[in-house]
Formats: sequence, structure tokens, C-alpha cells
Amino acid sequence: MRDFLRLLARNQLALAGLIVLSAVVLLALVTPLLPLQAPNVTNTGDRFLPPFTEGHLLGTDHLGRDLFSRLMYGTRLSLAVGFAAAVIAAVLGAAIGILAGYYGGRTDNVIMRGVDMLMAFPYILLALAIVAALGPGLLNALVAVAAVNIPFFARNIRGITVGIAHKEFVDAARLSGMGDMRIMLGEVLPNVIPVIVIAMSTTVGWMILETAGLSFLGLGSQPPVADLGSMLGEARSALITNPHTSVVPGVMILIIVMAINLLGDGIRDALDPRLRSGALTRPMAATTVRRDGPVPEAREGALLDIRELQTQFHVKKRVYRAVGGVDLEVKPGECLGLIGESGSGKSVTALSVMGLVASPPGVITGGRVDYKGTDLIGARYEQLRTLRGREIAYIFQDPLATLHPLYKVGDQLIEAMTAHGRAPKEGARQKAIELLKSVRIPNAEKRIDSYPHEMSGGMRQRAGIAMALANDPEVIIADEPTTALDVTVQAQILSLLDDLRRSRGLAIIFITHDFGVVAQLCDRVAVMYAGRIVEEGPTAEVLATPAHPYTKRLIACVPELGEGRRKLAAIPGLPPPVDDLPPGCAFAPRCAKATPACTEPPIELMPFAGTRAVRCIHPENDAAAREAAE
Ligand SMILES: Nc1ncnc2c1ncn2[C@@H]1O[C@H](COP(=O)(O)OP(=O)(O)OP(=O)(O)O)[C@@H](O)[C@H]1O
Repeated sequence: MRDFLRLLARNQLALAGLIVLSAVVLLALVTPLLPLQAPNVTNTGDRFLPPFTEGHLLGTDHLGRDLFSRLMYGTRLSLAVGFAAAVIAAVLGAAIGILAGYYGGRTDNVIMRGVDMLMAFPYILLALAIVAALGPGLLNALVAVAAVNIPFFARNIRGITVGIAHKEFVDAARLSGMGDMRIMLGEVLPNVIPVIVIAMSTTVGWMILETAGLSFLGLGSQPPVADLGSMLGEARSALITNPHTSVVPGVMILIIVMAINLLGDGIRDALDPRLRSGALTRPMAATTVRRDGPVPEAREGALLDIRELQTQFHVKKRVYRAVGGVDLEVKPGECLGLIGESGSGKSVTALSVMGLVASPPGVITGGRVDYKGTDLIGARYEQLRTLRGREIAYIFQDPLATLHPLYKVGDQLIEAMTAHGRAPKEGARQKAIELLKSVRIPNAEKRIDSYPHEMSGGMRQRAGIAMALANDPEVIIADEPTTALDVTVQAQILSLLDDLRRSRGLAIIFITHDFGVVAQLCDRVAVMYAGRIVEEGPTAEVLATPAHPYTKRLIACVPELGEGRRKLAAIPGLPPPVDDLPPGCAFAPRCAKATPACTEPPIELMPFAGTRAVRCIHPENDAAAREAAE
């Protein structure tokens, strides 16, 4: 709540709306206590007095009634009716939406078709029809305004409930024996409340306007009682001769509705974390590049050479240094493992290669990614587009997130092959079947016509690999492609990738948390911590004699079969937040070997034991590694 208020207060327009609305509501609440003239007492001798006449701050209306007093009482009534209508519409609409979305099937059909029928009428006609049936009066106007707004809430909430009703936590609640009502109130409702609040805050202004509209037509508040709409209606005949009688309620309606809308927008932004972080802004086709320093030279012999890569996220005034100067290279036919704790920057490094980090908020602020002599960081979007998928392909952890749920796997494979215009459309289906066979999908001729949801997790992952292979790429970047799979399927996929790189000379960057996978597949391994490479070298050497204390602790965390008595040595503490990295070695606060020198910047990646590199001034196994190297 405190966070929400802080965020709301940061939005100056919303804050202005909040202040104005609070002032109006406060005045409306204390109106009966103020020494105002009676709002409904007529005095025809004082008709149409102009504003600032003595005793009448805003003048008088056509019956000589004090406009200031009528304005205050009218505002009170309009606000009460508008808010009441909003609450009624929100409660009933949300209840209808939750019931329809939760039960689905026939219940959903019957309820939503009823809602559709209500929505098929122009809303003002519907409101007029309801008031005509119930008779004019403020209470009936309230019922009418609430009724015409119920479908808006019902549709919104139903849509969200449909998504939530099939989530795992709802299934878990069902399995724990909870009844439908308890699940709806305890599991679904808390998840839709922010949406209800947002919808209410943005619609309450309409409802005040709609009530004012009905009163203006004489169907809402009845004389002599004033609300803002009826005041406008009564002032209609004197619009030209005595404009102040209409300007006074008109300006008040404008102030209230503007304040509510500004506040509503602010509430929506503060409640939605994606809007705050810029995640909902449409990302650009390629990551923004803002390199201030010199661009490093590429090294000889590498197919893909990442040099001093720096990628940051700029969220408002905060800078998240997700990748802080990463150096990696991979040669044809080589597999490089990239390992590190969650949040260490592995995925952002991989996505930066092809400019796939969402901008905003992502920005590449330095370094070079060299592919066959081309600097991909500085490349134009058109150039990146021709290379994406065709020369450098990705395999992601969750194939469901990359496969389109509405298209058959085969069609998606064919699209991947023909998108770059390399493969002719004829014969593409046959090639797709061959691709599925090459990734060992059984019964590929039939499976090509399956939708992603009809395949098992392992099959989908293989289909993802087939898509990555569709254009015979030179480099594959695999971001934890086996984390979600069981060990047998994982082993099959790893041996498949191993075969492919040997037979096709593919270069693979394999991102993982798992040292077992690294040992099985990778020639070399790079260990990442807090956005930097802390150790790099041939896999067997790094695993046998880890040089960085972090690598050593990371390996010690891996359980070993048959070593049930060994105590797993968890690393104390947590990685540092990337928007507040410590100076010097980022691992120092968690390292048993740390000395004051470790906290003095900078600590470079230094050559170690011939073939390796380590970013540490007190490396482990120093002597052993040197001996092994000799
Ligand atoms: N949109 C964003 N805004 C701010 N920070 C972000 C954003 N996206 C990623 N980050 C930060 O960048 C850092 C690196 O994230 P990244 O996804 O590369 O980690 P990772 O090592 O791949 O983790 P995992 O193994 O869990 O996938 C993290 O600290 C993350 O919080």
C-alpha cells in the first residue's frame, strides 16, 4: 500500500487529480455544516443576480435561489449517486463476470449472451428505457446508470477470470478440497480486485456524467432538489442571457470528471507493475544501442566473438547493470557453456547478441558482438533481421512461449524455413518432416499436423530445436533448453545437440544452471556472476580445479549420486542487486577468502593456468592448476 501511494504521488497529474477530488469530496461532506443559505428557498425578487453580489457569491438562478448553496448540495448529490452507481455496477458486474468465467460452459454462455443483449442497446437509450419503466427520480436514475455499466465490468472480469480459473494455484485449491465459493472468493477475487479498482476509477467519471445527463433531461433529480445535471437543465433557457447559471454547474462537472480521470489513470499506472517498468511499452524491433566508449576489436579465429558487452535496463532513474562487460567467444563446432545463478545475466547476454533485449527499458551501452567480421551491435535492423534465425538461432527454455498456440507445428516450421526466402514453398512440408525426424520426434509424418498443446514437453522442446535448425544456422544459442524436462528426455536432447554440432559443425552457446549438463556437452565453460564472467576455461579443467571461489562453491552445491552423506554447502547470502553493485569483486560479500583488497575496483579477468581466465585476486587451486597445466 505504501509503495502504491508512493508511486501515485510520483505521478504529478494524478496527484493534482487526487488533491482536487479530495477537496471537492471534503467540501461535499461538510456541506450541511457550512453556514449556507437554504438551497431550495425561492425568492423571485432576486432572480438572476450576477456572481459576487452581496450575500450570493455565485449569484442566483431563475427562482432567486442561491447558486453557491445549490452547487454545494448538488455536487454532494451527484458525487453520491455517481460513486454509488460505480460501486453497484462494479460489485454486480464483477460477480457476474467471476461466475461466468469460473464455471464456463453453459453457465458462461447463458450469462454472457444476456450481457451481450444489454450491450447491444445504445447505453443512453437503455438508461432512458429503464427510467421510463421505473419512473423519473434520482434513485431510479442511479439504478439505470448502474445497470447500463454492469456489462462493462462483467465482460472485463469474465475475461480475466477465464485465464485465472485454469491456473495451477486454482487447481491446487480444488485438490485441497476447497468448495467453488471459497475458491472464487479466496483465490480468484484477490486476483481480479486490482482490475476492478482500475475499471472503477476510470468509469466513475462517466457515471457522474451519465447521471447528470439523465437529470438534465428531467429524469433524474426532481425539483426542487438540485444535482449538477438538473442545475444545468434548469439553466438551459437562460444560457445566453444569464450564462453564469449554466457555467457554475458545468465547471464543477468538468473539475470533478477531470480530477477523477487523472486520478484513475494514475491508479492504473501505479497498480500495474508492467506499466511502471516500461514492460508494456511496445518494444522496438532491435535493442537500443548507446555506446559511449570505443568499440573493441574482434579476436582472430572466433565465429561469434562477444567483447566487453554491456547491457543495462533504464527504468525511470534506476540503472540495472544486467551485463557489465562480458567477453565470450565460440568457434565452429564448439560448445560453450554459460553457467551462473539465476539473475546473473546469462539470458540478457544471449539476447543482446541479436538485439533481442526489449527496448525500452533495455539499452546496449558498450562492447562488440562480432559475427564473421560484422559488428552486430552496430548493425542496421535489416541486417540483423536477415541474420536472425538464418545464421544465429535461439532455443528457449519454454517452447510453449515461442510456439504459436493456434498454428500447427508443421506450419510454423514451414514458415520458419520460408521466412528468409531460402527454401522454396514446394517440398517445404517434406523438409519439415525430415527436420522433425532429425530431432527424433516419433511418427513425424503425423506429428507435423499436431498443435503445440497436443505434444508433450519433450516433444515441444524438440520441435523448438527443429525450428532453430530449420535454416541450417551457424550458431545456436540455447537458453536452458532442458531445465523443464525429465532426465531421460534431457539426456536425449543433449545427445541430439551434441550429434548436430559434430555433424553440422554448429557452434553452440549453452546456457544452464546445471554443471552435469556442462560436463556432458560443453568443451569450454564460462561462469557468470552479477553480470560478469568470473571464470572461463576448458570444462574438464574448471570442474576439476575451479579457480574462482564462486565456481568452487557452485560446484560444491551440486548433489552427487551415492554421496548421500555429504553435506550440501549452500552459498551464504544472495547475489547483489544489479542496480546497486558493490565496488571491486561482486562476490566478495559472500566469499570466505575476501580481503579489503577485493573491495577495491577494478578486478580484471586475468589469465590463469595457461588456458583459463579468472576474475579473482585470491584464486583457489592456484598451484594445482598450474601443475596440471604444465
Ligand atoms: N526488464 C527488466 N528491467 C529491469 N531489470 C531486468 C529486466 N530484465 C532483466 N532484468 C535484470 O537483469 C538481470 C539479468 O537477468 P537474466 O534474465 O539475464 O538472468 P539469468 O542469469 O538468465 O537468470 P535465469 O537463470 O533465472 O534465467 C537480473 O538481475 C534481472 O533482474
